[in-house]
Amino acid sequence: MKRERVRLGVNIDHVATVRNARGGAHPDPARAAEAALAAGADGITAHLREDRRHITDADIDVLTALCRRAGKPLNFEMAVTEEMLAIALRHRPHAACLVPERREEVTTEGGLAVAGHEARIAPVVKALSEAGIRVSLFIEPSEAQVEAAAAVGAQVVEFHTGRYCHLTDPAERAFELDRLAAAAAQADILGLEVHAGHGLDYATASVVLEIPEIKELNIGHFLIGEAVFVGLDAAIRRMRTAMDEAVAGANR
Ligand SMILES: CC(=O)[C@@H](O)[C@H](O)COP(=O)(O)O
Ligand SMILES: NCC(=O)COP(=O)(O)O
Repeated sequence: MKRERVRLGVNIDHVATVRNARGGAHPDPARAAEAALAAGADGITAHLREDRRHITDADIDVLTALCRRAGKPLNFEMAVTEEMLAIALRHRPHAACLVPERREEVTTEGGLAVAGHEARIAPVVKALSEAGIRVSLFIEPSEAQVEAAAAVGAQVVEFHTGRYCHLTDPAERAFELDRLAAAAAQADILGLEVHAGHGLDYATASVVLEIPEIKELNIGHFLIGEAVFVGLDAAIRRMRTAMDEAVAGANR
């Protein structure tokens, strides 16, 4: 079956990381979101961490309005807490992606443990879904997590690709890619839309797109870093081209 164009969500968290290093207003994540959409991003992803280390509540206010005006989806990444649920229900973004959080971590180190925590996660999924918000769960590519994601009523799973991206040993990489492919196939059978993200760059995004079930990639840190050298517009356009070429290659 011919594969469709895969959507690119651009995560602008780390524009806020740089801004917050000096406590001022520059660089502005909203300006980055506008530039990302102008460069061809299909949507914007932003993670409002409980500790507000990068994106702030005010950023979410602005990004919600900006995406609504542009007619583009905002993917709101949030921890499974009462506070974040209330914020999501107030803003009603296109999608909410439930992610794990640990105060002491440098970045999101793994996927959300859904299996074994269904009773805590299912009501949050239900509340978001009833508000018309598409719910995604950021999980490890494991059979148990995919099964649990379907059981709690999520519409989407986003597989954490950080492990794949950091591995250097070819055999370990191949093993992890197989794990991603198997989990994607299982999710698709269970009726879950499949997304992937974390740590992706031009090369790893291209390889991950060998997995035919993937409909969307969410990419931030690499693109913001690359923007230092080539500009955000060029980095996003190059990623778009890399993704389109990977899909075209799979269609040949
Ligand atoms: C959940 C996730 O992967 C993203 O939100 C992204 O990596 C940026 O946020 P952190 O680096 O703060 O996890
Ligand atoms: N959910 C993953 C994401 O939004 C982007 O992760 P990264 O590219 O910043 O590592």
